[in-house]
Order: sequence, then structure tokens, then C-alpha cells
Amino acid sequence: MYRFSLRLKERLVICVSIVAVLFTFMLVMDIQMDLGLSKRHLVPSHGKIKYVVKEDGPGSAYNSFKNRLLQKTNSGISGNMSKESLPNDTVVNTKRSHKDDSHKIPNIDDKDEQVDDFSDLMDYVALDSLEREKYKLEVGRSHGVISKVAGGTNSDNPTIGDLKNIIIEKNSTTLEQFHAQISQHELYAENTPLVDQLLKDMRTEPIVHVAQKSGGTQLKLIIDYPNELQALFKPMRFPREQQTLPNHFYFTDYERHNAEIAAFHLDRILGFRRAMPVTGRLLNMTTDLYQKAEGDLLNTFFVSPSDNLCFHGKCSYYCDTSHAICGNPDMLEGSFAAFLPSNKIAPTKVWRHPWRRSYHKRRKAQWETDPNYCQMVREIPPYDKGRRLLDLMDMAVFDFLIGNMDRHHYETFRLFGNNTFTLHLDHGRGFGKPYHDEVSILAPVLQCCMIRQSTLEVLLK
Ligand SMILES: Nc1ncnc2c1ncn2[C@@H]1O[C@H](COP(=O)(O)OP(=O)(O)OP(=O)(O)O)[C@@H](O)[C@H]1O
Ligand SMILES: [Mn+2]
Repeated sequence: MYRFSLRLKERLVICVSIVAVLFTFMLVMDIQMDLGLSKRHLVPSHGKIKYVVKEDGPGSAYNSFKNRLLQKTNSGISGNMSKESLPNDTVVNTKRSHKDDSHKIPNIDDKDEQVDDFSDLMDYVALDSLEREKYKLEVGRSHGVISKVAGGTNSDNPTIGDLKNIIIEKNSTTLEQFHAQISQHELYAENTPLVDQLLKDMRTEPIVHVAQKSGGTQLKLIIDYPNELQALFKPMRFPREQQTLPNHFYFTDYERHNAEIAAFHLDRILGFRRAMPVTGRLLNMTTDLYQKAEGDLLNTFFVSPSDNLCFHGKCSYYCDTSHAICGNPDMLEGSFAAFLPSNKIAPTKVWRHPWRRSYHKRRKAQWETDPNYCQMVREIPPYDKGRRLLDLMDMAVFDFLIGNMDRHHYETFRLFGNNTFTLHLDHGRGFGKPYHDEVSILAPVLQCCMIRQSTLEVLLK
């Protein structure tokens, strides 16, 4: 009997052990294959958040960023962070492409990158505010996803027309109507027909006058059409495939007219609506430019050895005979950006971008060396309240996507005060390295560890 009951006990122990092993096995399978048996919802999947959750707190995001981007620079060249600053897998790619196969399309299969389905972020965005509070307590830190109300965009949204008492007449031009409807929180409404109308007008209306635009470093022309329509023209200067030359800094890079066009469309698709409408058009060098130019600009026209009409204009970069803009044979492609409202109607305020690069071959900007840089920015008006700092986060995301390292200043409309959107202007240096991710452009997001919820949602979508 005793021996029998012992055997029973033994059997019981063996059974319990088997059940325990099976249960553990099931849990492991569940975590690996996301079967949902453990009803895990947020916590494990949030483990995928890069840079933040693996270590402790938002500070680690910056440390990780600093380690990867700021401290590894040993070339002594502050601006050229790209090579040293990349995650390991990308460094391999860059090194390979450095010599000059940057014009080749990289083979996607080459990449040893893990695919992230961003399910953690999807989960997070779907939470209501109560669940978020709970999550916040669970992970023991505040999060950087800022909702609309907290982002300060829920206030009134007056237009320039409202504030300047502009009455839209029947015969008002498309650009006049566009200017009047620019509002405190966006350049144009999502479904306005005015944008497509403007693009069409700039593409098809006859050109009546061209003049060089002062300011900035590279050549730009002011194009006048009938009825006060005006556009800012950037000519195609180099072949469409021309990428940033390996030894060019971001501030000496050529400008690409098609970058201006693509950037406008991306800004629109992302729902920012902070870039003026830009379209492309072919111009006749003789009838559209030479015959409509005068003064200083006209004086720079010449006929090249192959009998093409060329000009170079006057500016600080690439405005000389060796960088002339020539017809091919007589046609020239360019970008046409709808002109901003005049200073009389809506003057803009120019702000120095806090994350501006050094624009120097050897010097670093403060944000590249100061681990608490964002903390400082957060306390300085207009970044201390309202939407401004979040707009800079959006701008960083936008610039990262277009590869624009040339964001030295930005502008806002004065009449809307400080709680207004930041204009997205000047994207000519975007898309210079289309097969390279310049992570340092995301420095504002990585250092402040914040992003606007609507932006995150659009990116996930
Ligand atoms: N669509 C526009 N309509 C009117 N003015 C504009 C427009 N876009 C830009 N500008 C003005 O023209 C100035 C120069 O334009 P932009 O920045 O594109 O040229 P840039 O040569 O690249 O300048 P920089 O060398 O300073 O970067 C800007 O500061 C801006 O105020
Ligand atoms: Mn520029």
C-alpha cells in the first residue's frame, strides 16, 4: 500500500512537471509567434520600440543617438556626419557606395535589415487617454506622442483674408484667393480646388517678365504672369540623376528643381500643408527668358560654343560661366513655386532653426555636443508653449524623408503670432542622396523624444 501510494505521489509529481513544462513551452511559443494566448497586449510588443524601451527612459534615446551619431565622428568634419553616424549595417552599405557607386540602385536583398511592422506604435496610437495613463504608469515614463489638443492646434483658425479684411471679388486671381485663405494653422485647406488651379496657372499662363530674386545663395528668378500671378523659379541646372557629389557639403550641394516639386507633394501627402504649391514647366530660353529679362540678369546671357543660349545670373554659389544654365537646345526645365503673399499683406518672420547645422567645414553646432540641448530649447519662447516645437519635430520628419540637411532658418506669418505653423520653404537641396538615410536630420525628434500624434498616425498609415 505504502509503495503504491509512493508511486502515486511520484506519478503526481511527474504529471505536474509535465504540465509545467508544457505550459512554459506554450508561453514561449506565444511570445515568439504572437498567438495571443497570454493576452499580452502592449508590454512585450512595446519592447520593439527602438532606442527607448530597451534601456531606461527617454534619456537613453539621446544616449544611443549620441553614441551612434555624435561621438563616433573622427573625421574632424562636423557636417559630414553621415558615414560615421550610421548604424552598423548602413555603414557597410555607405562604405561600399562611397567610392562612387552611389548612382546605382542598391539591391534590397543585400540589406540585412529586420522588418518592423510597428505594431507597438499601432497599439499605442489606438489607446484612449485612460489606457495611455495606465501604460505610462506601467512603463514608468512619460511618452512623447503629443495629441492634437496638447499640441495647441485646436484654437481658432483665422485666415489672412479675415485678419486683413480682404474681400474676394469675382475677378480675384487664383493666387489672390489662395493668399486670402491661408490660415493660422495651414497654408491651404485639404480639399481646396485652389491648389490644382494654381499649379495649372503656373504651368500654362504666358510669362510676361522675369527678374532675379535677391537673397539666398543660388540663382532664383521671379516670374511674372498676367493678373499679378507670380512664381519663384528654380532652373534645372544639372542632369536629373545628379546626386550630391561625395565631397560636397550639404551647404555647397547643387540645388535640384525637382526636389522642390517632390517636396511640395510629400508635404501635401503627409497632411502638413505648409509648403507653397510647386510645379514643373519647360521654358523657351529665348521667348520666355531672354526676351522677358532686363538689367543685370540680361547682361549674363550668352551663346555657348555649341550655339545654345545660356545665362548664369548673379549669386554667391554657381553663378558663373562654368556653371551656366543653358537651353537644350532652346528649352529649359524648372520648378515654379507659387509666390508667398507680399510683405504688405502678410510679412513673414524669419527664425533661426535651433537645430541648424554649423555651415562650416570643421565646426560643430551646439546641438551636436550638448546632451541637454532640447531641454534648453524647450524653455525658450516660442518653443516653451503652443505648437512650435512640435512643428520642428514635423519638419525634422519631413526633412529626413526628403534628405534635406539645409534647414538653417524657417519662417512664419507675423500676423498669426507665435502659435502658427512653420512654413516649409526651400527644398532645393533635398533628395541629393536618395539611397542614404541621414539619421542626424532626426536629431530634434531623438533629442526631444517627442512627435505629434497626427504625424505618427500619417507615417503609420
Ligand atoms: N514661394 C516663395 N515665394 C516668395 N518668396 C519665397 C518663396 N520661397 C522662398 N522665398 C523667399 O526667398 C528666399 C530665398 O529662397 P530659398 O531659401 O528657396 O533660396 P536659397 O537660395 O536656397 O536660399 P538660401 O541659400 O538662403 O538657403 C527665402 O528666404 C524666402 O523668404
Ligand atoms: Mn537654400
